[in-house]
Amino acid sequence: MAEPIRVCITGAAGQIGYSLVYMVGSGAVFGPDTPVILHLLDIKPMMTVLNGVCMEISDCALPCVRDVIATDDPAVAFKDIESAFLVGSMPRKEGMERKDLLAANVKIFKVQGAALEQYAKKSVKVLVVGNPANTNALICAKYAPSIPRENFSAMTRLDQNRAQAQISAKLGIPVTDVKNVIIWGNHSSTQFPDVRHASAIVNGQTVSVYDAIKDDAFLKGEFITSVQKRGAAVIAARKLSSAMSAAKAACDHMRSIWEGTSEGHFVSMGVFSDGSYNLPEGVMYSFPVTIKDKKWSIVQGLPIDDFAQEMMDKSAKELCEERDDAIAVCED
Ligand SMILES: NC(=O)C1=CN([C@@H]2O[C@H](COP(=O)(O)OP(=O)(O)OC[C@H]3O[C@@H](n4cnc5c(N)ncnc54)[C@H](O)[C@@H]3O)[C@@H](O)[C@H]2O)C=CC1
Ligand SMILES: O=C([O-])CC(=O)C(=O)O
Repeated sequence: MAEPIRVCITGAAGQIGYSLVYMVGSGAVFGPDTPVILHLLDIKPMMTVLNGVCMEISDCALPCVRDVIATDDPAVAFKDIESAFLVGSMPRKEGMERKDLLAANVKIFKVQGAALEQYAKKSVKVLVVGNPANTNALICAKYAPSIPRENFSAMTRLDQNRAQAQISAKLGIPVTDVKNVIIWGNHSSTQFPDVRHASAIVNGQTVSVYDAIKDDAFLKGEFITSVQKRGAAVIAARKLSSAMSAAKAACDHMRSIWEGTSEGHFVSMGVFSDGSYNLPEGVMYSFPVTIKDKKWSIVQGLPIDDFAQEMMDKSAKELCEERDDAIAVCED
């Protein structure tokens, strides 16, 4: 067996944490032959609950789990970690937008950025799940200046998975036969789920999703809005926000970083915008990326029509506003 990896999960006593600790412990992210030392962080009032989670991890008898450290101290939680899932923060309730959480959540990511700076390995890969995820990731990176900013990313993989699942259902094909669906922009209702560059295997042939579906009105209308509003639909049904699917997406995201993307495939994640596709720099924008040796590169040169550029710009505008609000909150 390989050397153990120290992996931190924040908000480990919460809903997403409950699914995520099991998935990471079962080898779904770093592989079945890589042992993990789980660093579980939550706040002091949740330590009894977290203790219960630890009992259950033990009772799962997971071969990959070498040790579990449960704590309310970021100095302990982030010590020498190589991978961080930053989940711990407040979820939204029915009727809220994710950016309504900014005032409550962004300071958590300021404090945790500073703690990562002090205690984590400089090579740590940080995935921000807590909402508003893109802007929280931006702030986290800002307060961890000695960790390369490319090591921070925000989760839009759940949106990608949702879009992929919708296309597979529409075409009546397995979800694994749909590839390269893109999520552009913010993990919010302004995101742009884009299938212009996606392909699918239909009757044994690889075809463009657009040509296979042949329904411009659906792809520019109902498809986009249903992905944009899927989180709210889950909240309306469950009275709680997505948890199992969010944990699965977080695992997919971190596994893509660890394993890289395969030839001809790309995935979407919120990363530092370098101005590609005429979008503003200095925000965490979800782009299609390929990954090699744990480093992502934005897929370049995709043809973008006027409809797409308008959608992409709208989400960029929202991200710039969120960034300015977040900086103001943090400097308060
Ligand atoms: N990016 C995405 O696709 C998704 C993001 N989310 C977001 O993930 C976050 C967590 O959601 P749930 O697990 O459902 O919430 P939850 O309320 O069930 O659990 C959150 C946990 O975080 C803990 N926590 C709060 N402040 C903390 C801090 N400073 N340090 C460590 N732990 C802290 C809480 O005590 C709680 O145990 C929310 O912000 C939610 O909106 C949820 C689904 C998808
Ligand atoms: O919608 C929410 O608040 C939780 C979330 O981010 C999602 O399910 O995509």
